[in-house]
Amino acid sequence: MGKISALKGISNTFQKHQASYSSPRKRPHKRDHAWLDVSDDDLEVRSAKKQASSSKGMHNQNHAHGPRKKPRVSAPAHLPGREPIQMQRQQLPIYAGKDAVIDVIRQNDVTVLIGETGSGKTTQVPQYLLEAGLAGSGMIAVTQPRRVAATSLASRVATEQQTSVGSVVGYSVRFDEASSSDTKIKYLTDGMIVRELLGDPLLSRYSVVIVDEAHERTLRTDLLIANLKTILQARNGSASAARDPKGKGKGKAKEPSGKPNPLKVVIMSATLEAEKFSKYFGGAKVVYVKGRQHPVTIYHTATSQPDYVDAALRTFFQVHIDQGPGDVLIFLPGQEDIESLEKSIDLYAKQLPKESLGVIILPLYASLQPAQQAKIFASTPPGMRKVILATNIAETSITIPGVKYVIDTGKCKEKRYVAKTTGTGFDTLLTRDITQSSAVQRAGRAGREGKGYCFRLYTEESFKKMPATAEPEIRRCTLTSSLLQLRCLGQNFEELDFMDQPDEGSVASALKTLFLLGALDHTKSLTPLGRQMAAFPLEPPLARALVASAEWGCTAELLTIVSVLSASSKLFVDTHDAREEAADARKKFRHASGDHMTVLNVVKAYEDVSQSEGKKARKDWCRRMFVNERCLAEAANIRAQLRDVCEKTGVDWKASAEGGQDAEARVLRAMVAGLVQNAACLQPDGSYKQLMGPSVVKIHPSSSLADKKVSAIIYDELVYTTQIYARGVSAVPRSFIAEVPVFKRRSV
Ligand SMILES: Nc1ncnc2c1ncn2[C@@H]1O[C@H](COP(=O)(O)OP(=O)(O)OP(=O)(O)O)[C@@H](O)[C@H]1O
Repeated sequence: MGKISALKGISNTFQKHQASYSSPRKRPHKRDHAWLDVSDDDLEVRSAKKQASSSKGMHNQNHAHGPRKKPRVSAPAHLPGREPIQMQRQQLPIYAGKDAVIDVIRQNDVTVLIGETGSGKTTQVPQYLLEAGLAGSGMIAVTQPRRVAATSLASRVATEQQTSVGSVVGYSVRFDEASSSDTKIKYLTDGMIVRELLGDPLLSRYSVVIVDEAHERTLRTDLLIANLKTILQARNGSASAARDPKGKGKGKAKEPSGKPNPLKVVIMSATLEAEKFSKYFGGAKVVYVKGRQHPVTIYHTATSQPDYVDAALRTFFQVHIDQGPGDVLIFLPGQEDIESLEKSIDLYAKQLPKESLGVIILPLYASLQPAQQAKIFASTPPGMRKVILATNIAETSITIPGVKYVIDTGKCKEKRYVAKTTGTGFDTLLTRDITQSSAVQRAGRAGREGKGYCFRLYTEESFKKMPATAEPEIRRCTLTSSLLQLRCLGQNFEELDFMDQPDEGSVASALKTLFLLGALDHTKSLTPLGRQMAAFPLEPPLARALVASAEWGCTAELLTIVSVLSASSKLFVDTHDAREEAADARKKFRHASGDHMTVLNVVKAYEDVSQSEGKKARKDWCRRMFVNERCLAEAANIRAQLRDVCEKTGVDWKASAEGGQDAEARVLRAMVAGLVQNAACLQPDGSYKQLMGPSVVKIHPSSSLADKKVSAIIYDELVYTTQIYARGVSAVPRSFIAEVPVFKRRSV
């Protein structure tokens, strides 16, 4: 790569869209006005049928802006985002349709609400419903596919309500919650509300459930939607909005007066197949909120860009050098690309002339610690430009203050079940092209506080060829955890009325896993063990290992191990630059039995340093040892939450094997109970053959057992590169495997 000047010389060529990206309804383009107002006719309520024909335009971005109308609230256009917050609320497109939105929701059990990105759906609709009294004595739930959206939205809406997070406005995400008895609006991940179903199958605490970003069709959103249909029947007895073919949903929720407490459901998105959702709910009302607050101009590259990281680098500097102030958000598929681009931007930014704006680079991906993620929301100091390098976790719902430019590589990582190729049944992340819906959502992250620009690193032709929406997760991911939750609710995949039914093979594989773990019996019924496992917010194998630890008196150790394994980042820092030093440092913690006991050694050493030294020394220690402090901090948080579950379910979390002669054996026996499907035995050629699958695997080079040959192993996961590697490996005596009930009748 050349210097900046060379970089500029070979810059990308972009082609501008014929018109700015704007509202779904075609109207003559008159102006780019910062304060687009809409009148009540900008909100339309239509039947699903009528809507189908006009919704076609949703993916066509060559629309013009709405005609200029007198602003409802005057505001200085040169100071976008600086007005008092209540004034900002009144300038959102949805404000003009506030009364109509409330009326439609009041009159219908189920409403499908479509409005452009940034029109104010997610932040305003819950507040409108609260102000209109639709929450009654219950709460309004707003679900989000991602935790960063749930927490940041709660913070924004709390500010708008002039309260702090956790009072009237709260949130609930896995391993973190801020709510109280005062909470009336709760932003929560779809996973958390599905978990709440376990204790409250009719969601009786909620008067309104708003399913936001429903177009993403995550597995948990689909599970929620299927349950909402049943709950509507039970709570409202509503025929139009809920059919209940299997006669489920017994026991109606009651208000204190004894009357059933009816439920309102709102399905929201900017890019939704409205007709499909409406039909699913027996002809639900579809509401369109017209207009967007600020225009976003979209550019496509003239030619395709095979090296999207390099193209993103060039585009960033083109923007940085040629364009005025405003922060930049770059969408990349994953952490590796983010780290690589971070380095390149940093390198070139240092060579910029002194008078240029300084560059603050902020990565954003799911496994980054929440405190690190939150940095993206801080305002940019004068003389600086913030560039956020994000995966698709920044794609929907969030507003990042200051972002004016979006650079979209057109790539994402998608979870996919790989049983068909390997027979082992694991989800793996594959890089692929995004959908039109994602492209629209990504562009929508610009233009939230003023005019925005989106640079797509793909041609307009490629955009047109993209699928409109993604395949629902229920059709492409492992179903084990969801099946366990469903069984706790007395439900089955086959019986529930899903929008899209799951693949039979995936259901069979989930049933097999739960049977092997002892969560289901041979009649597919939930066992007491399965119910105990479901109490822990963990993947079923780890939940099984934790439950088994009670039997072996090593819950303290297992809590530590499963917390580290559940953290979103890895325990050891992987670095290309200092591979040998990193390997040497790791050796200090190495336990002869492998990686699970090694985890305990690292945590213990970290705790010793934490107790005896200050914060800085602890950080230095982590750096020298190539230990990821983020992972340890997150694991400590997870451990505290799991300890609470242990307390509630009567598991003695203090029980420890430490100091006993057989400590290692006890810990490994508990791990084997959970990782029973991930067991493999040594073959004469030095590879390992799965006991429960057809694959032959090798031990991953990062494992402490990489250069050893042992009779049998268990492992956390498989990694697919040129070969299949087992990662997170422990050596176990074959007799431990043979002890697991499912193996008792087989010779190992
Ligand atoms: N944290 C924030 N800081 C500044 N402005 C914000 C913030 N959150 C929201 N806003 C303002 O409120 C507008 C509406 O946001 P909201 O999330 O309600 O829109 P939306 O219609 O749900 O969009 P999307 O479909 O993209 O989620 C934003 O465009 C922005 O102007």
